[in-house]
Amino acid sequence: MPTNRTFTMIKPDAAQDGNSGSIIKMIEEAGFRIVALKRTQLTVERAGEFYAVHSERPFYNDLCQYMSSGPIVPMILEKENAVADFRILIGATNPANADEGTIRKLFAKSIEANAIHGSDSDENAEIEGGFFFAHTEQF
Ligand SMILES: Nc1ncnc2c1ncn2[C@@H]1O[C@@H]2COP(=O)(O)O[C@H]2[C@H]1O
Repeated sequence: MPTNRTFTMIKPDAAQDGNSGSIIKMIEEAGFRIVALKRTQLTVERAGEFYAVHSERPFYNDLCQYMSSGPIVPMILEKENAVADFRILIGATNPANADEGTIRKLFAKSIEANAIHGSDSDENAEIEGGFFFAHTEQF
């Protein structure tokens, strides 16, 4: 498997509850190298840009309000088979369906406040990472 990158962000529910450290520890113990990391907060407009692909979905406005309601911790991660392996580590979007031991099973509160995001393709990982970080190809 080639080494590649994925993008993630710890969402406001988990970042506000003091779970960032535990989640980052799980990510590192699963073999991901942290290429870039920061703590920041989105405006509702910036959240709308990030989730533009969902703009026609009924949950879009609530999602943008929620994602701008508190701090987030975006990260770029590197590992063999990063996108697919990371989605296994975080578990299903709806924590009710997430496997035992996954980040969402442990920390998510609901399908909206689901603790963490993980890119769904190499292409989106590149786009989403670029939304928060510049010049990471140097890292
Ligand atoms: N049916 C839904 N109701 C509310 N939020 C949703 C629903 N489906 C997806 N989402 C949210 O939309 C987000 C899109 O990015 P994520 O996959 O990180 O996490 C998803 C959920 O937080």
